[in-house]
This record gives sequence, C-alpha cells and structure tokens, in this order.
Amino acid sequence: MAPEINTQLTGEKRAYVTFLAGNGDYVKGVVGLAKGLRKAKSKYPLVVAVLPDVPEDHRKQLVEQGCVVKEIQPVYPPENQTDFAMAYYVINYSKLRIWKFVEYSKMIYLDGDIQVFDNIDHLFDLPDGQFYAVMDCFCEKTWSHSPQYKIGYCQQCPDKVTWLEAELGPKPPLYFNAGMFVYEPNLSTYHNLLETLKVVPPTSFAEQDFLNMYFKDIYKPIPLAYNLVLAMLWRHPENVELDQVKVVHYCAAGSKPWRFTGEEENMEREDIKMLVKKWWDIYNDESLDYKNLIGEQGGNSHKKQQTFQQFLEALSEAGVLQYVKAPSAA
Ligand SMILES: O=c1ccn([C@@H]2O[C@H](COP(=O)(O)OP(=O)(O)O)[C@@H](O)[C@H]2O)c(=O)[nH]1
Ligand SMILES: OC[C@H]1O[C@H](O[C@@H]2[C@@H](O)[C@H](O)[C@@H](O)[C@H](O)[C@@H]2O)[C@H](O)[C@@H](O)[C@H]1O
Ligand SMILES: [Mn+2]
Repeated sequence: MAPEINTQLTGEKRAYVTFLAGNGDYVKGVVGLAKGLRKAKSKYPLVVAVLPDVPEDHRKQLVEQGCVVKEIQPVYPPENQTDFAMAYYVINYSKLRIWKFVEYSKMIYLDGDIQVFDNIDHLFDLPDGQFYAVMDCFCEKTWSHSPQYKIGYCQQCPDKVTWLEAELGPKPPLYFNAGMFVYEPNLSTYHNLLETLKVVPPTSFAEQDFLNMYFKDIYKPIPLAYNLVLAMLWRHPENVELDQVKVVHYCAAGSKPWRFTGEEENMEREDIKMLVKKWWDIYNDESLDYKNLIGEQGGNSHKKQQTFQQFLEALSEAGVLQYVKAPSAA
C-alpha cells in the first residue's frame, strides 16, 4: 500500500512504537514486527526509538521497512546494587523516552520481541487518560525473589493461594507486563517520570516495576489476547484461548524466534514451535517487505502521493495543519 500520511485533520496522530538497543539481533524482531503490522493491515506507522549504539545498517533496514526511526538517549536508573532479573534490563529504562514523542496524541508500545497477528488498531480508540496493558504472571523463576512467588500467589489465579494480608501486608495492585501498552505521550509526564526515577530505588524488573508503580492509579487491564506472555501457556492454560490471541510476546527464556533452538525448558512444546513458525513465516514473507508493497502501487500513485505530501507540507508550514509524514503500517 502507498505510504499514507498519518494525518487526521482532528490533529489526532497515532503510531505504534518500539524500542531498539545494541547492535545485536533484536533488529530482526523489529523488522518482523514492522512486517506483522503490515500484514495485519494496521493503518498507523511504526516508530522505532533507537539508542545511539544501533548501527547505521540496522537503521537503514528499518527505514527500508517503512519505519520512522527516532534516536533517543539512554536513561539510567540511580546508582544501585540491584540484582535485575536479567542484567540487560538496565537498558530498558530508556523506554521512558517514548513519552516525549508528543507529535503523536496516542501510541501503542510494543517490545521488539512481540508479533501482532491480527489488527489491533481499535485499541487507539480506548478512552484517553488511562494506561492500558495486559496483566503479567508471577509464576516463572524470574519472579523467585518476590513474596508472590514464594507463597505461590499469582494474579492470574487469585483464588488458588490466599494472600495473607496479616503476614504480607496489602495484596499487590494489579501488575502489567510492560512489553505492550497503550499510552498518551505527554511532556509533563515525561519530565515527571525522569524526575521520579531519580528517587526510586531500582528493582528486579527495572522499568516494568517502575511503570507499574507510576501508573498504578490509572492502569486498566486489557484482555490477554493483546499480549500473550508465553509462560501463560504452561502456567495458566485455563486463561488462554490461543485461537483468539492477537499479539504474542516471545519473552519466555529461549523463545525469541530469531535465536530459537528449542532446547530450553518448555520450548519443545508444539504450541511454542507453531508460534515460532508463525513468526518466521511473516519475517520471511518478501511480499510484506515495504519496498514490494510500494512497487505494487506503481510509480504514478507514488507520484500523486508526493504531490499530496508537498501540499500538506505547505499547509503545515502555514500552521494550518500538523501532520507527520510517515509510511502507513510501518
Ligand atoms: O539487547 C536488547 C535488549 C532489549 N531490547 C529491547 O528491549 C525490549 C525489552 O527486552 P526483552 O523483550 O528482551 O525483555 P523480556 O520481555 O523478554 O523480559 C526488547 O523487546 C527490545 O525491544 C533491545 O532492543 N536490545
Ligand atoms: O525490563 C523488564 C522486562 O520485564 C518484562 O519481561 C519479563 C516479565 O514479563 C516477567 O513477568 C516474565 O516472567 C519474564 O519472563 C519477562 O522477561 C517485559 O516483558 C519487558 O518488556 C521488560 O519490561
Ligand atoms: Mn519482551
């Protein structure tokens, strides 16, 4: 499809956004995500917030896949001795920079290890003023540091083990997985996030814990179909309707499709192997490459689009209209 101007005359600009750090293989995840959003016929672009260490050729790949690449500076937590659940989680605080993308009124954040298999554009129409995300699960070993894990309590099955308020204090508020969320960029929120971060001691799940603390009063759970944390398949199968799942989050140890070996625990499961194949089918589908879709439209509509873009630029310069020149659906 031709690159659409992501313009709504109401000034409501929307986009998906992901985060890329390092010169490693996560870029494959982001390319896969860009192609998955295109296959799901999303009408919004994919913005990629890249750290300075993302090499030029990775950035070029993303632009060639129709992504809007925006460089951000890292965000570090205060000096700490925290034993993060994964040592590399410390770079995930940089995700906080996406709150300053105020040229967009609403964004959906997706980790680079997420794939969108069905259109979820309707989530942009959720009421403003809330923070939407899917509830996480506390049953994996990555949670072994937590009181929840120690007593076998999980919000996914709150009646299985009673939370003993007398012993443990108040039950923890609902907790979301920070691999996917619907939010509104806002400069004062952005500055307040960074100021608050300076005085909050870091904890195991880094920015995920921080975001849960920060947004706990406006957090609204959305169905698991919008962010299937793979561990749910073996921890809470009764909560999963796999054929209804729209978004899959390859966060379980050993499940990243681009480095999948099938050797880690649970990776021999047929549903995991099916989901990894589904990811590869999109990644390898050349018909989903941005350049091939533009080619299909033929040059003339591309020419028309360029003229239209010049027209919009003129309106924008005149201050009549704000628009973001962006390809559609990444
Ligand atoms: O080396 C890295 C590690 C992480 N990420 C980004 O940070 C996100 C969060 O990390 P990850 O998904 O590995 O955490 P998990 O969801 O597996 O706990 C990734 O999806 C990527 O978007 C990245 O770009 N490079
Ligand atoms: O930096 C902390 C990360 O914490 C989260 O991942 C965790 C969490 O989901 C645990 O509940 C699982 O047990 C674990 O496997 C998984 O990696 C987010 O997915 C990621 O985006 C990022 O915020
Ligand atoms: Mn992830």
